Amino acid sequence: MRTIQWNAENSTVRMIDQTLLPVEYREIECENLAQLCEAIKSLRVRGAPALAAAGAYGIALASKLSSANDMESLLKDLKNAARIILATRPTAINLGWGVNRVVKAVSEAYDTEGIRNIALNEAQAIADEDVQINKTLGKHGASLLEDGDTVMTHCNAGRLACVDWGTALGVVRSAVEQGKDINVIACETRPLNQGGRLTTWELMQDNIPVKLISDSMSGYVMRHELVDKVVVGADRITEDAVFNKIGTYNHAIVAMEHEIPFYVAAPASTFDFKGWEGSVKIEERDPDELRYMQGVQIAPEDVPVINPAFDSTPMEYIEAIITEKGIFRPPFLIDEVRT
Ligand SMILES: CSC[C@@H](O)[C@@H](O)C(=O)COP(=O)(O)O
Repeated sequence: MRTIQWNAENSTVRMIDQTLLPVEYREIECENLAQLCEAIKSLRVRGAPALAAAGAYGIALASKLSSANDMESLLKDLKNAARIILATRPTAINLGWGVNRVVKAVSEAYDTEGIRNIALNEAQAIADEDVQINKTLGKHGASLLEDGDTVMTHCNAGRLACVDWGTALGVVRSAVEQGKDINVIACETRPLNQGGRLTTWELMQDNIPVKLISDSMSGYVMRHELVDKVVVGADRITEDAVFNKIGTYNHAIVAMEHEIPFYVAAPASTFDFKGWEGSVKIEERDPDELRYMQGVQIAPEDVPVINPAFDSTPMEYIEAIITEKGIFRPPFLIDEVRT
């Protein structure tokens, strides 16, 4: 099962509900845009490349559900759907990339049927390409891993964060596929524990050795030489910084202190060719994510909270960025990735 896919039988978007893992594996179906947006906001589907597919399928879904029977009204409905989807999560650029690619593709259509067909075909292409891109990226990245390496990672940049295979964990999977013996240390990734819940689960499914640590232990494991390389994913890459799950920056600083290479693995669709560190909106999430854990209160009910979903790591901390187009080492010009 892909993380997210189109169900042609009933024209719905089918996905693995990642909020339930690892306790329960359940696939859910989004029948309309409101359900899809709720799934994105509540992280039933999450991870930058998976969000590109979610956004793209969202436009396809909106085109199927729209009752418009002239091109102008249908395109207006799709633009409206795009606006609603884009408002769900502001930081991962891939969401907008997926939405905009479908909106742009449908402008080539000659009639309403053409719009609906193109929307779905383009969304399917985005999903299919994601798998191939991650495999190519994975092969490039695997050349940086040596037999016997222990790789530390943060959040979940695995197949659950993509349509399949993964970016950071795709690099690990490709290295394992080449016969290398790779161990993974997964940082739990508070507050929503994507590392503890998802990275561990998917690596254990594949029999790739993984050990879980809390985020506050990353200094310990690096100082005690238990980590050879750090590989993380990204939600947005500007010329000067990499945006990824909150806590990534801390790991990058410690890695540099201990001369441990810090790699970022991300498809070209994660690059923000116009933005700079200061221009990116960081998603601020519900304070209750810190006050409660699985419904259990773990802090005073009304304590004020700071809860950014992402942080930015300046380029000087990054040894290399692994993409499907090859490996880029800072200082690099972001335009090199575009071409
Ligand atoms: C290949 S996924 C890369 C990033 O999207 C991932 O590391 C991350 O930060 C995901 O955050 P999330 O809030 O779970 O969507």
